[in-house]
Amino acid sequence: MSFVSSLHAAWRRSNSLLCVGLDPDPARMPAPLRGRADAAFDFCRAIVDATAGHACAFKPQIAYFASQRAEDQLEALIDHVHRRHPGVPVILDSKRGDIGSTAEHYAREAFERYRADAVTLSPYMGFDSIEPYLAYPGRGAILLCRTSNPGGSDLQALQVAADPALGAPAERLYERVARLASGPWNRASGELGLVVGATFPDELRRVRALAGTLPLLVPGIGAQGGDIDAAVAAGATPDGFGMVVNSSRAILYASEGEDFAEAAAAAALATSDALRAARRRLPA
Ligand SMILES: O=C(O)c1cc(=O)[nH]c(=O)n1[C@@H]1O[C@H](COP(=O)(O)O)[C@@H](O)[C@H]1O
Repeated sequence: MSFVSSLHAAWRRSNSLLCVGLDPDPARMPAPLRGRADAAFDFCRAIVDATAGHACAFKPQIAYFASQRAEDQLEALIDHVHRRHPGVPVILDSKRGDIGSTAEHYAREAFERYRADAVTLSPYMGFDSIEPYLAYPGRGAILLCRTSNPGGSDLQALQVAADPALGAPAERLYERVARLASGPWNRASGELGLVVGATFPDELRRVRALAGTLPLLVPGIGAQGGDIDAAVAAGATPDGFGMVVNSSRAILYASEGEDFAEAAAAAALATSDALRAARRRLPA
């Protein structure tokens, strides 16, 4: 099954667009876990088990584990998701990007070591830096397109020249990324997606117009303040899916006390409810 087909199955099964981001920050660990050697794993496992019923995907961010020398805990966490919550895709957020020979090792890291279903990548080294990931059938590569941070405009909004061979007009760099990902780069059809921040609904609408039904990973709601209604109106596909809308801190740190998992479940339910309500408001 292609990565996009597994996402479709997850959207339908969960009836949710919510992706729970797993960013375990030692400085924000709930009191009962603080200082424990396996805190990152124990914390994320509790969050995963509490929120899986409200989520279409999980997105662990590799830096939070690597900076704590907790890569083994990330491996164990992804294994836990696969065993206890089969069918919920895991998107490894590592934003890699390198020449092909090195990218082969990053792809092995993501798909063989961590057994992620998809990985986030920076597209700015071009197609040969993406290609090694496409050698893994059924696994996805999600390319940074229009990121949620204010500085994303520094490069992604730059005007690039027309490309007659591609049939592309002069356009913004993020538009070119969307055009390439939905066209010539999507060789193993059904394996590419794009990252577009909820903080930029106008650009999200533009990417959706360019990228057809390509899945969009949409961070920026919750702690970054993106508007759920505006994001869903701009980014959903006609079937009301098409988006994996990530929230990390607003769910993970809903409470720093003993009740952290229950509080995360409540925050995940409220967010997935808000996303469903936004889908109901889409024009028929
Ligand atoms: O690729 C990402 O996931 C990503 C892209 C982007 O444009 N903006 C963005 O915030 N992210 C990630 O999404 C998560 C957002 O976290 P919260 O702001 O706490 O919901 C973090 O793990 C970021 O690294």
